[in-house]
Amino acid sequence: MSTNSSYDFNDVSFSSSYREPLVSRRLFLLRNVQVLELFLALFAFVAIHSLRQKKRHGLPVWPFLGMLPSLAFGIRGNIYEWLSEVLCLQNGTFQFRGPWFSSLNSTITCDPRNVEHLLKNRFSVFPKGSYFRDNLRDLLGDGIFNADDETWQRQRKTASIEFHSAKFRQLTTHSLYELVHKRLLPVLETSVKSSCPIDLQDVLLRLTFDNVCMIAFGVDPGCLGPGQPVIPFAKAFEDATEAAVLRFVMPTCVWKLMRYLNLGTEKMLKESIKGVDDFAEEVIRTRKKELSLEGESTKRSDLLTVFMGLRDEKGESFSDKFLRDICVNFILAGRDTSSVALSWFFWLLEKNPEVEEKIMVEVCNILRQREDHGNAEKVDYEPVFGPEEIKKMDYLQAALSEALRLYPSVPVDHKEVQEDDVFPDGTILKKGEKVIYAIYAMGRMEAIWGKDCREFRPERWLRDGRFMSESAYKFTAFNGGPRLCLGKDFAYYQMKAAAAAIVYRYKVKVVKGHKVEPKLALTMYMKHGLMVNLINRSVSEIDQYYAKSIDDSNIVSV
Ligand code: HEM
Repeated sequence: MSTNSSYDFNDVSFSSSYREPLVSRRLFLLRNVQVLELFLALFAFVAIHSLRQKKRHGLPVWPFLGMLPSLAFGIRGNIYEWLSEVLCLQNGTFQFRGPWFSSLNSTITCDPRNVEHLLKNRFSVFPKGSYFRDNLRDLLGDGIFNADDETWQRQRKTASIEFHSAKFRQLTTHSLYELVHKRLLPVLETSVKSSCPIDLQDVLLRLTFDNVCMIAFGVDPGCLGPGQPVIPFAKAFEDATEAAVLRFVMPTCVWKLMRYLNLGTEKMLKESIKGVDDFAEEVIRTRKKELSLEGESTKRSDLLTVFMGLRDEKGESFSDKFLRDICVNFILAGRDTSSVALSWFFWLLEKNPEVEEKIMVEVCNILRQREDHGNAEKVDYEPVFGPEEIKKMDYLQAALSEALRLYPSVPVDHKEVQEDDVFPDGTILKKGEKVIYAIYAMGRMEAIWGKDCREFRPERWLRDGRFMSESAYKFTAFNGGPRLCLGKDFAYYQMKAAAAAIVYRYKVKVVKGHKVEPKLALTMYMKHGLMVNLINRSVSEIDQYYAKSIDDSNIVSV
């Protein structure tokens, strides 16, 4: 490269008035070239250094931005698969470093030892925390899902007694019978008759929303019905959750400012919460009136009625606001989880026809055990399964658990570190940090499930033909420890009742070319729904399954 001095001094043909700007222009150009070289060298150094960190930290760590560029890349595709890959390479745990101005630093794990430590052994060190609570307070208030310590414990204890009571079982059995046989099946039959595809995920979401409202409020909003009506309360609830979740991807000061100014998603949140509150208020008012007329003799066993009959530690009844919080939280917890799991189950079933066949044989076998169905001539083509029959469906339960293992309704969950701690794998955790347990990734770890971990194989849940549950720290779809999902048994009952009723009557065929992929949300929805065609099973087909169930039981008894 020529130097500035030789070039300038030899350039004598121009007058001095011309020479000066030219010299300074060239000087400027050359200085720029040097700055550019310097910049490139610096960039190369930073890039090599950042990429080298990948080996140690699992992802490149960029100055200022931390691991954000990799996360942005991961979000473009299937974020859960991307996360599983990173966790697999890092032996189950890695520490995410966010941009310096954000609060994204967190430890992410799918190691069952760490998950057990987090959810059970050191439960009190890992609460939901203030970050989660602040983000969801406007919608969830002090309800069970959003509470820690005393407030959580009190609701948990009462709701747990209620969920295990005979009265509650009666309520759920009755409400499910009404919903499945008087609403779900007629809606599906309309689709069959019109030969029109139907979004099965949407239908199932409506089913579980109505069902959980019956349990929480003792009221049926009527979402599932002909023409898939828009119900203002359901719409307000959906809008409120979507808008509230957006707070998790915004810096806290931004959403707080938006809330103060009543702008954008915060405006929508405020309006939709009002829709939820108006509905809750009306139900609470009506129930109070009803109870004052009926006195103690009410036959109702929904959560609202149960909590209305209780007193707090000062002997006073709960405020309307607290009653509202309790109900809204249960609706949130139980609204979409089962329907989303069922959607993935039906999608997997089509890909695994041998599993579908085994479910049909199991169901026929159970029906044959009815006193009046001892032979194939008395086949019931429109059965209503009783609670005892649903309980006996072990293979179906295994298939649903396998769907939840691969597509958990809550794909990742989160806790806050209350005091410095160390995970069993040696990872150091600092107070205030977030810990994320990657439930989706846990289902895809060879170290946990073996080489066939990505296969849909219900048999892995069976011992001698009976369903055997797994450790909650290996299969974390329902959480574990003191905060194990309260609705787990009910959810299995609900999913089995709906799945058996559908599988027995229809073949579910996903519309050709319909794209199925997870949506980035707190719950693992299918992003584009599940468009399916339903095909009625013929009488002869059902007869064949009955015959097969006789053959199979003969083989077992021999
Ligand atoms: C397939 C269906 C379901 C799955 C996969 C599931 C999963 C979960 C998970 C992962 C949690 C922990 C969430 C957290 O603390 O961040 C949870 C909590 C909870 N679930 Fe479920 N759930 C299901 C169905 C239901 C149903 C139908 C109900 C109620 C009717 C319900 C009621 C609850 C409640 C009340 C909690 C909070 C427990 C606590 O914090 O003590 N769940 N569930």
